[in-house]
Parts: sequence; structure tokens; C-alpha cells
Amino acid sequence: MKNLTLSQLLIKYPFITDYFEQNNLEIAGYENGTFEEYLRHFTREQIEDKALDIERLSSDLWIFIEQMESFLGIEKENEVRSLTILPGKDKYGNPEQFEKLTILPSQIISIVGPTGSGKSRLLADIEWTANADTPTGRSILINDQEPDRKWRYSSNNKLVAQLSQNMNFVMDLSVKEFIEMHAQSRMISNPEEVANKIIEAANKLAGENFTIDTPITSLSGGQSRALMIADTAILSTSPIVLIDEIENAGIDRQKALELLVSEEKIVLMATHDPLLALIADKRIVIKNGGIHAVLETSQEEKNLLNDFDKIDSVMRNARQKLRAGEILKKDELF
Ligand SMILES: Nc1ncnc2c1ncn2[C@@H]1O[C@H](COP(=O)(O)OP(=O)(O)OP(=O)(O)O)[C@@H](O)[C@H]1O
Repeated sequence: MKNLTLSQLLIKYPFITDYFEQNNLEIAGYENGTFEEYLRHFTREQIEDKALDIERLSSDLWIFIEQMESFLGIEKENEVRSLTILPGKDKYGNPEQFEKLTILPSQIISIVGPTGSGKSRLLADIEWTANADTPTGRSILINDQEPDRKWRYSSNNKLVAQLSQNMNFVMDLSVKEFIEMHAQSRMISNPEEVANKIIEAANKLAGENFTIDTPITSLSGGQSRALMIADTAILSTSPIVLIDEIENAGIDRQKALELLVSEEKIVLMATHDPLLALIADKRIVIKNGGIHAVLETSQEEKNLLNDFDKIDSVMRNARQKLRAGEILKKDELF
């Protein structure tokens, strides 16, 4: 978008023409220049005035406003120091029984509850920065305040990165090209170095190593998720990561969480896996669409984690031996 002339930009995004007309923005004489060149003939106050009427703007137009703001050097605060969930109601209209839940960077919160109980709905409320305007009536605060609308609409500053079981690539690119493309869109000055760092981290999570030249379409399910997790941890600016059931993803789940947390992300994960549920500092229990309880992981549970980890490592070991074509022997496993 940056390199388009103003007239190309208006053809590509017709809604911008409407915006220009509604706000009496005259472009005659500037059609062949870039958008940035056009902006230079406004004063800062004029543009701030024009950009103020944002109530009805679509998400695409939000990108346009962001460009205006970044051109003018209007810095919006992007740092997320806390995420707060305020109670709403369950599927039967009963008020949720918690006062408020505040989550800080580097904290992991698990979400547990039966199938269909409303775990994904909670993740969706967070992604939409709900403001009592979803079926649950919950509200989300960022840094203790009603969130800036940019979190809903902006494509550059996504509040949330989602990781799920289903991940398919359809582009014909190598892993290197794929990561470098993402790095360039983030204006990273050393895309090659970042690509190597991401691949190294991803290979620590996945069973079988892949290289920088592997086509992304030939990555296995586990390798794709490992790549996405490493990419999200290292390159994504989204401060919150929502994970929907990665237990069967064929990756080292514990290392994946460690990687995300080391990058100061807020991690919420819906899970049925006891190991993952107990790694979290707290767990949200969902029942009938409502938050039924928020439990701190007790010391006794943390101790259990060691036992679960041992069981898990037996299973991992057995899996690896089977994969390598070995015959399993009980005394070699336990
Ligand atoms: N508080 C609520 N009020 C009204 N509807 C709700 C509420 N919570 C959840 N729902 C609705 O209930 C349905 C099931 O919820 P959801 O898909 O979030 O369940 P889930 O726990 O993620 O299930 P699964 O484990 O199968 O993924 C959805 O249609 C959701 O919108």
C-alpha cells in the first residue's frame, strides 16, 4: 500500500474515496504522488480532525487511518500490561460468580470445561475485546481501561494471535520465503537472521527437523504448528496468544509454552490435557457458558505435575521408538 500512487490507492480501496468525499478531502493535483506525499500538504491538526470520525469505519479504512497516524508520528500505546475479564452471564442468564480476573504478561491461564460449555466463546470474547456486546455480556479491559477500538479493527496491531489444531498452508513458498515475508511486513531489518532463529526454535518443538529450504506445503502437521508457534513467539507483535487444544499437535507442548512465555506473552489455552492444565498458574472452569470458578494451581497439583511429566516422557519415548521402527520393551520404558 505504501508504494501505490494516490489514484491506484483509490481504485484499490473505493471506500477511501467515500471517506475523502465525506470529509472534503481534495486530491486534485496529487493523483500521481504517493499517499505520504499527499498527506504532507495537511497540517497535523487538519488530519487529526479528519481522522476523528471513526465510529463507522471498516477495518480496511482503519489501516488507512493508521498510516495517517504513523505518518504524522502519532504514537498509540501498544503495550499490554494487563488483560482483565469482567463477568457477564451464562447460557441461562445467571450472573457469573467472579468479581474480575486480571492476567499479566508471561502468565499462562488454562480454560477447562466439558465440550460445548463455552471455552471457545471465552476466547472469542477476548479476541473481540467484548464490551458487553457479545452473547455472554462479558467485558474485556486492557491495562485496566476500556480497550482502544484499534484492537478490534487493526490488521497491523492484532491484540491476539490464535493457534489451533487445524493448520494448512496453500502457498507455494519455502519456509525461508514464508518467514522473510512476514518479517518484511513487520519492517524487521534482519529478516534472514530472524528466519534462522524461528526455524531453530521450531525444530526444538517438532519431532523431525526441517530446513530453511523446505516448502511449507510439505511440512507435517506437527512441523507446521511448531513453525507457527515459533513464528508467533518471535515475530508476532500480538501480546496475547489464544491456544485451542494443542494436545494432539505432535509437538513438545511444554517447550512450546515456555517459548511463548519467555517472549512475555499472555497465554490462554483451552485444554483437556491435565499436564497443560496444571502448567498454568490459574485455570478457568467453564460450565453452561459461564465462568464457574477461577482456581489457582495448588502446590499439591504442581507436585503432581512432576508425575504427569514422567508419564508423559514415557509416552514420548515410546512414540519416538515406534517411529524409529524399534520394538518396545517394558524395562526400557519405565
Ligand atoms: N454465556 C453464554 N451465553 C450464550 N451463549 C453462549 C454462552 N457461552 C457459550 N455460548 C454458546 O454456546 C455454544 C458452545 O460454546 P463453545 O463453542 O464456546 O464451546 P466449547 O467449550 O469451546 O466447546 P468444544 O470443547 O466442543 O470446543 C456456542 O454457540 C456459544 O456461542
